[in-house]
This record gives sequence, structure tokens and C-alpha cells, in this order.
Amino acid sequence: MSVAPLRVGLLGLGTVGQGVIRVLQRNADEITRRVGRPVVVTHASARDTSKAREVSLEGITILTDPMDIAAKADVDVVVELIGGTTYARDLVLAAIARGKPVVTANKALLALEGNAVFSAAREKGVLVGFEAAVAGGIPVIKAIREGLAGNRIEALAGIINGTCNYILTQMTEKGQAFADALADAQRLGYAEADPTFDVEGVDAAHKLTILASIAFGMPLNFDAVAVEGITKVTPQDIKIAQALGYRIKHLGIAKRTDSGAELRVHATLIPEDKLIAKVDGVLNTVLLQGDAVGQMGLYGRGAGGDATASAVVADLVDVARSIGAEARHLVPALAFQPDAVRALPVLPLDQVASAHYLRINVADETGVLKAITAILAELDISIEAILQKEPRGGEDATVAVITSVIPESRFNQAVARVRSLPFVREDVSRFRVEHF
Ligand SMILES: NC(=O)C1=CN([C@@H]2O[C@H](COP(=O)(O)OP(=O)(O)OC[C@H]3O[C@@H](n4cnc5c(N)ncnc54)[C@H](O)[C@@H]3O)[C@@H](O)[C@H]2O)C=CC1
Ligand SMILES: N[C@@H](CC=O)C(=O)O
Ligand code: NA
Repeated sequence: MSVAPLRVGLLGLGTVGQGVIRVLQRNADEITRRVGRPVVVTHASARDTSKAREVSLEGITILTDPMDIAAKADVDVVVELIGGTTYARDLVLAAIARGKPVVTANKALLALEGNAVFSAAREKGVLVGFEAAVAGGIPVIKAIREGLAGNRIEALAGIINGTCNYILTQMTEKGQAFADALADAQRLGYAEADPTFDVEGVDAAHKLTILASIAFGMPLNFDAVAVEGITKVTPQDIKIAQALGYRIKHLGIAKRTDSGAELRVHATLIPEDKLIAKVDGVLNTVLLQGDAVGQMGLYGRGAGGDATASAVVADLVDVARSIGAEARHLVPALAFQPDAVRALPVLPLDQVASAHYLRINVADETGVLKAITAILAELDISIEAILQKEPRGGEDATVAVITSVIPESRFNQAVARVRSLPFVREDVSRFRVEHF
């Protein structure tokens, strides 16, 4: 006797949407064996129905307005893959209001509107799967929410934006220009529709918001994340970091502190012998510190059609298995029971302690080193490493230092004083240094 398939309504036929169709078609037999019934895309939305796609749409009813699918009675689960936070929100809430489970890869939507979305889903007793929203194909949501549920999670840090990591890797390994590397990341389907979300750190901040929430049991609080991207990383900084034994990576970092949490995303110098420094290209990694498990790490493709589809389809398997289950038996969306999710005070950035890299280009090297080291000494900042380059072929002289771990406010004072030295050029460069 054949069993009725799980009927999937797919909103968005872009990079990830087509990946989902491809993976469901390719692995149909494996998935049916896991779920006990087929998982089949019956409806999909496409703004341009005449556009050629890389996947076969045979047997799929194509509609132009995704809302018609979100509201359809003969769709069992809605997969939102259009992105954005306005129409996507309406679609997700419309599906939930009709009692349909939802799977989404949309970290922007969840970071900004997730508290409301999960609350609506709870009232209706439906699952909202979002494994694809953080670190693409890496099953990090499941790992934290289920695999590490016995731990108090103290900290996590990782490369959680594939586009930034791809660009930094291309700049480091191939000397490629920033703009060219970004164009490649867009062509490969890694970048957001608006790539400034990637390169200015906003996408990583969306993901960190989600990770911190499920790791620490706090509500989603995007505004609390300190956000910096990679647009200030220059080829010169990459070379100097290498000469000092470091790689520059864009990281998301969340730590518990005595009184709350620390949440930040930024370009970071990492010693070249650390695991995280060796994760290149579109690959992502998340390192976690649990009190029982100790340090552990996950690693894999953080963006791209098939890798992200891997996570979407895993959520569809969870949905298929959960249909008919009592709401209290569902894994809580934010890992903790909703009435036990508690706000945590987030440490202001100027109180965060870390080591720092400072690079200064100077018109003339005479007396420079002495003046800079004097400022650092007066502020009780020790120097862990220093590099000095004499002026050559019309180029300025350069001084770069790595400091000891100090509160950021103190480093800010040092930078302000260094900038005001008469021989210092405008483009003083600074990044945090970490040793994960
Ligand atoms: N591309 C990637 O590697 C990853 C993407 N994501 C997320 O997955 C989602 C989809 O991303 P991609 O597939 O890369 O984007 P995409 O731009 O390739 O595809 C989005 C599709 O949705 C359609 N669409 C957009 N707004 C619409 C609207 N208002 N009405 C109807 N259709 C609309 C577009 O025409 C397009 O076909 C986004 O939320 C993104 O952040 C998550 C992880 C990885
Ligand atoms: N633009 C994102 C896509 C996956 O989340 C990235 O580059 O990581
Ligand atoms: Na994931």
C-alpha cells in the first residue's frame, strides 16, 4: 500500500530553492526510507515562470505569488526561501496561522522577527525548522539544541559567513582584489541578495543572534550584537598579519560573562597554527565550549545551493516525523522551554577584553617607534609582537604591533593618541586578536 507523500510548498526558486528540488529528487529513495513516506515538492513559486532553471520542475505546480502557496490547503509544509524580512514574514506567519509547519533558511527574518514567529508557531503547535539559517549545511542548530543539551554552553566562536571567508581567502592565497573576489562569491551563489549584508558583517550578526539564543537560552536580540565587517581589511594588513604569524578571519563570537554575555562579529587576527585559521574558502566552522564536553568543533560548507539544501531537507525530515506529535513533544525552537528563556545583559564593546593589532603608516620613521611605544607604555599596554618596515620606493614606513589582552576602552585611548601624532597617516588600521 503506498503512503501519501509529505507535500512541500516551496517559496522561491533561487540558489537554495533549486538546490532543495535537486537534493529531494536525487535522494528521494534514501529520504523515503528515513521518513516512511516520500517528501515531494508539489508547488513552487517563481516570479518569472518563463525563466530557465537548472532543475526539472516536472510535476510541480508553479505559481507567481508565494502567498497562494502558503495558504493552500493541499500543501503540508511551507519552505520559505525568498529572503528579506517583510513579505517573508507575512508568508511565514500566514502558513503558521493555517497550522502549517515552516522551514526557512532566512536568518535575517529570524534574527529580527524570530521571537514573534516562534511564539506564533508555539500557539499553533507547529514546528519551524531553521537549520539552513546558520552555517549552511553544517548541522549546528541540531548539535547545540539536541546534541549538547546536557551542557552549560560557555562560549562559541566561528566563521559563519561563507562570502567573507571566501573573499579573505582569495585575497590571502591569490592576491585577488576584494571587488573581484566578491563578484566571484556572488556568481557562485554564496552572497546575499544585497552583498553588503555579507561584507559589513550583518549576515554573520544575524546568525550569531540565533546561535547565542539557542546556546545561552536568551531571546533573539540582534540589536545587542556589535557588528563589523571586512571592508577595512586591506591587502597590506593581510600581508603584515602573515608576517607576524596570523591569518585574518571574519568571526562571530559569543561568550558568557560573569553578569551576562558578550556578542560580536568582526575581522580578527588568529594565530596561523589554530584550527580556525585553516578554514578557508566558503567553508564555515563553529567551535563550542561546553562545561561537560569541553571544546568541540563543527566544520563544513556554509553557503551554496546543495549544501544549504542539505539542511533544509534535514528539517523537512524532522517535520515529516513530527506531524501528529503533541506540541509539548516538539524540540523547543530556541532550545530552552519558552517560559525559561531569559534576557541577558550584553557587555558594551568598550568593556570587552581582547588583544589588538594596530598598523600605522608614517611619513618618516625617525622617532616613530619611540613615540608609539611611549603611548602604549603610559597606558600600561604591553607589546606582544612588533614589526617595523622602513620606507621603500616612495612608500611610507610602517609600524605594526600586537598588544596584550586589554579592555577595549584602553586600546581606544591609545589609538586616539597615536592618530594625533604629527607623522602618522590617516589610515591607521586596527583589528582584534583572538586565540580560539
Ligand atoms: N545562498 C546561500 O548560500 C544561502 C542562502 N540562505 C538564505 O536562503 C534564502 C534564499 O537565498 P538564495 O536562494 O541564495 O536567494 P536567491 O536570490 O537566489 O533566490 C530567492 C528567490 O526568491 C524570489 N523572490 C524574492 N522576493 C520575492 C517576492 N517578494 N515574491 C516572490 N518571489 C520572491 C526571487 O525571485 C528568487 O528566485 C535567503 O533568506 C538567504 O539568506 C541561507 C543559507 C545559505
Ligand atoms: N551569504 C551567506 C549565505 C549563507 O548563509 C554566506 O555567505 O554565508
Ligand atoms: Na546549519
